[in-house]
Amino acid sequence: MSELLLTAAQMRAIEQAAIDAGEITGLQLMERAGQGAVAAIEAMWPELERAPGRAMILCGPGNNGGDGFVVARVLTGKGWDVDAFLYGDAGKLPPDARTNYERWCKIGQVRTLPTDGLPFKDGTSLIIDALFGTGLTRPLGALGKTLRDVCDAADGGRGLPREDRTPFFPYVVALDIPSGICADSGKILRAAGADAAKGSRASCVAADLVTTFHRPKAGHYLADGPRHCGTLCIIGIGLTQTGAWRDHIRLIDLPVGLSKRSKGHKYDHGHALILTGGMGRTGAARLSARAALRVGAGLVTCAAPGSAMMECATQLTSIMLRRCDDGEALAGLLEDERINALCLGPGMGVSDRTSDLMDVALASKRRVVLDADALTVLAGRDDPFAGLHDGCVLTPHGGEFARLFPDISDRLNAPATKGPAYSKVDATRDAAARAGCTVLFKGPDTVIADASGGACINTAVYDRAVPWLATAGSGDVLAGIITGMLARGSCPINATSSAAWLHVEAARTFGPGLIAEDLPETLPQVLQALLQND
Ligand SMILES: NC(=O)C1=CN([C@@H]2O[C@H](COP(=O)(O)OP(=O)(O)OC[C@H]3O[C@@H](n4cnc5c(N)ncnc54)[C@H](O)[C@@H]3O)[C@@H](O)[C@H]2O)[C@@H](O)CC1
Ligand SMILES: Nc1ncnc2c1ncn2[C@@H]1O[C@H](COP(=O)(O)OP(=O)(O)O)[C@@H](O)[C@H]1O
Ligand SMILES: [K+]
Repeated sequence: MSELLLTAAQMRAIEQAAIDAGEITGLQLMERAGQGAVAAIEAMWPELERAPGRAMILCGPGNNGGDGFVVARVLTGKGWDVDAFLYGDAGKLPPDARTNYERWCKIGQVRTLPTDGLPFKDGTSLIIDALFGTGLTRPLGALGKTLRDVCDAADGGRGLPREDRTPFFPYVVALDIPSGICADSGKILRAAGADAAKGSRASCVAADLVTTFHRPKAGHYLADGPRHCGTLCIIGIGLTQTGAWRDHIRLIDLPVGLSKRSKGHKYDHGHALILTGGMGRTGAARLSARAALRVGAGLVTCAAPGSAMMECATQLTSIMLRRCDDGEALAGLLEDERINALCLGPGMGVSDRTSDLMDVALASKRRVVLDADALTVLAGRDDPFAGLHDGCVLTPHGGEFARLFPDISDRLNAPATKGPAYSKVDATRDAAARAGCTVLFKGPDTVIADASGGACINTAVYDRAVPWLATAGSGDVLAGIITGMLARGSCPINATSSAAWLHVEAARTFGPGLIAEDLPETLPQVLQALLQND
């Protein structure tokens, strides 16, 4: 199950299709966007509804600015004092924005937005950022000082975390997306050569609330997007279509393929084989194995070299153990055709043994998760992707991704100077196409893509933020959950996206203080909650 995320181009196409079909006009869409934004503001801060104050509305040269003029009119109707500013030339506003500009001009003044700072009036309790939305194509360098004032006003220039602010400082509400953030990539657009660290607060708006329209955009969940959005609120504006693009991006909001067949034998739920490293290095693989078993693989076996057999034997109970020194031994184990999913990498070491085992695992055409050291071994090969097939899953973090796909990583990490910018979704799709298999690119914005172009984001931001998941061994658990899901019969993209969701959900359920061992032990609680809601 999942929610669709849109790119700017997809949103424009949906809007245009609805207008062309005569279902709605652009003006109606804009009116609903502005009205919806005000309703969201009142729902978020009821004190503003009870005691209207002074609002600054910063309108830009496109339809985002048009939304801003609707908000100006609606707030005035509710008793607010509104100071409206326009960045750009009123004569060049697109038609619907122009209409709303003219409607506003019958009510109040419009001043040119200064670029050297905001002229605050006492008692301003709300700033509306309607400068740029999905149409942002260039950096906002020219607005630098004014943008900095918006950010500073929001927290009194003290850089306070949002929750520590006093009510004295105005709330900042961005319409659609904070201006300066690319709606497709979530990256802040910056002029070439701009200092990223120094420039960040002057290159885009940081908002307390973002009201986006129809569907969230990918940029609300990727890169710099989430930490500039505060709370994200999605407003229906009467569009019903979602489009039929093959390149849709999904936001994972529930796992699939979790119910067990009631009459099934344990072998009907798959047999996962987890390769371990040598003595003193088996903990990572044992974490993976425990996670594979907890997520419902019927059987899980650890395959360890002779040196590590005793260590594993003293630690494993429900997980079986086999000796596996080299590729030949693995080939022997794989004569058991019931073994249907393998995991290589966690704690294995960057070694010839890992390389041999990987060759045998890939040649078996079983479903294979390659994580950690296996990815490093792969990256060291002349042709890293030669033996991969569509049953494989690669699970790199940023460093591993850069070693495996250096050119793609460079492109992703290059400063974003124009929009739409190359995104983590683009990068993961390109990596999956090159590798010919499923790729999970880790982070708070984990992106999963397969070779056919399907892509989804597993988010760990907003109300799913789990910074405590960045703990040693948590990636090993994720590899194990994926392997368990593959053993149970899920296809690679479903296994990987469901596993990523369960991984974050287990971390949310456990809470701060989590260590990697807690993740598999929390999975039953997560699974039970899912079954109850079924
Ligand atoms: N697509 C839809 O269905 C709807 C869109 N609406 C609003 O319309 C917005 C999109 O409108 P637009 O496509 O007009 O785009 P924007 O309002 O984001 O602005 C784009 C305009 O600014 C220019 N521009 C881009 N970057 C610039 C920069 N750095 N400096 C100066 N000018 C720059 C562009 O050339 C273009 O003229 C959405 O974000 C949303 O707020 C809403 O009215 C509701 C419906
Ligand atoms: N800030 C964060 N919020 C949520 N999840 C995170 C964050 N940082 C990392 N993660 C997740 O934690 C896991 C870490 O995996 P990895 O980097 O392989 O670590 P390890 O090798 O220690 O297991 C990944 O699933 C990643 O997506
Ligand atoms: K905006």
